[in-house]
Amino acid sequence: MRQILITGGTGQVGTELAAIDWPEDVTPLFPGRDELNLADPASIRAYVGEREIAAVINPAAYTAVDKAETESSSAFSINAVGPAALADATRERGIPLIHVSTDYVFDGSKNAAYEVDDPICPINVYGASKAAGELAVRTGNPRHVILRTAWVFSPHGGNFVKTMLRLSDRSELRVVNDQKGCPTSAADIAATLATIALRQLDDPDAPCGTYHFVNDGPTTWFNFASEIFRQHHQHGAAVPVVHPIETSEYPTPARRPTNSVLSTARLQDDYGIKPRHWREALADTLARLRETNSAGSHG
Ligand SMILES: NC(=O)C1=CN([C@@H]2O[C@H](COP(=O)(O)OP(=O)(O)OC[C@H]3O[C@@H](n4cnc5c(N)ncnc54)[C@H](OP(=O)(O)O)[C@@H]3O)[C@@H](O)[C@H]2O)C=CC1
Ligand SMILES: Cc1cn([C@H]2C[C@H](O)[C@@H](COP(=O)(O)OP(=O)(O)O[C@H]3O[C@@H](C)C(=O)[C@@H](O)[C@H]3O)O2)c(=O)[nH]c1=O
Repeated sequence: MRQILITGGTGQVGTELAAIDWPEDVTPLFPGRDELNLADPASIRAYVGEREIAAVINPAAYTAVDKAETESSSAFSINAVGPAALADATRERGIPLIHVSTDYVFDGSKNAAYEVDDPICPINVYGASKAAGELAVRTGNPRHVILRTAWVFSPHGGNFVKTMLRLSDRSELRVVNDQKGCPTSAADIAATLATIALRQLDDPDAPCGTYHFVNDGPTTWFNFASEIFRQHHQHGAAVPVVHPIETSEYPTPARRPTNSVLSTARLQDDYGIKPRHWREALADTLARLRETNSAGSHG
């Protein structure tokens, strides 16, 4: 029996990792924050030290982008100090650490998709804390995979899709159309993390390093919102009119990159993973949300 420690089991990606059909000889462990707190390195050492663990997947993070601007110490302890302790604990045991990072490590000034080796230069506290986490993992355990992803949506937790649905009773909405990126399904990220983890378990020489995984089809938040409402309307819902605006018209505490489109070429080359289009993944997520709502209304 091989045990995989998975952090953040209550989050968007963690919930989808719990739904994976793991092979019979693999047991995923999902400690809660009370058992393994990323802000408390001693709890990480204790948890890993007391068990036979064959690999670690770390999707847990401080993800409140705007709040991070005023809570940088929490953001850094969860997103950088915790991953550093995980890197030490996994290196000491010679096991792989698969760590999740973000498109917000880039400053957004590139006029093309970001490749994995492009220089990072975060423009907000959350991005800086995730960049520090990447560095800690990269230097702390040579047997690491850092998987950057972006614009995550799922039926669980907080995300842009659920925000748009919550606001769908408005007659009009204004959404920024000058920030480009790649909406990505948490279920597809979880499937990718599972593929990587199982390869790492089976093969000590499996490829390591930094990778990007996002759903296919770069877009803007405005176009993403428009497609969410187009699909929602197809199922009979009334939806708002969405107006494209510029970032300057929607002030937020944290700056966000103008372009954070990620190239997945290296992941396709090394792991043979080819992402599907985000529109298809969105349709699955909206269908799952409808199922949950109708189960709730009949229950
Ligand atoms: N959301 C997004 O749009 C994007 C996310 N990412 C990255 O993907 C990963 C997964 O994101 P997502 O699933 O959306 O995250 P969520 O915000 O949905 O979940 C975060 C998880 O981390 C856990 N957590 C937070 N603080 C601690 C702590 N101190 N100790 C232990 N666990 C903690 C939370 O537990 P609890 O329930 O106790 O709070 C929760 O399970 C993260 O690394 C994030 O940086 C990358 C790009 C985009
Ligand atoms: C609700 C709303 C948001 N917006 C804009 C604000 C912002 O520029 C953009 C997205 O807003 P959100 O706050 O939902 O998303 P944000 O918190 O920026 O999402 C990020 O989360 C972290 C964790 C990541 O790692 C990133 O990849 C990214 O997914 O949409 C509007 O223009 N109109 C609106 O009505």
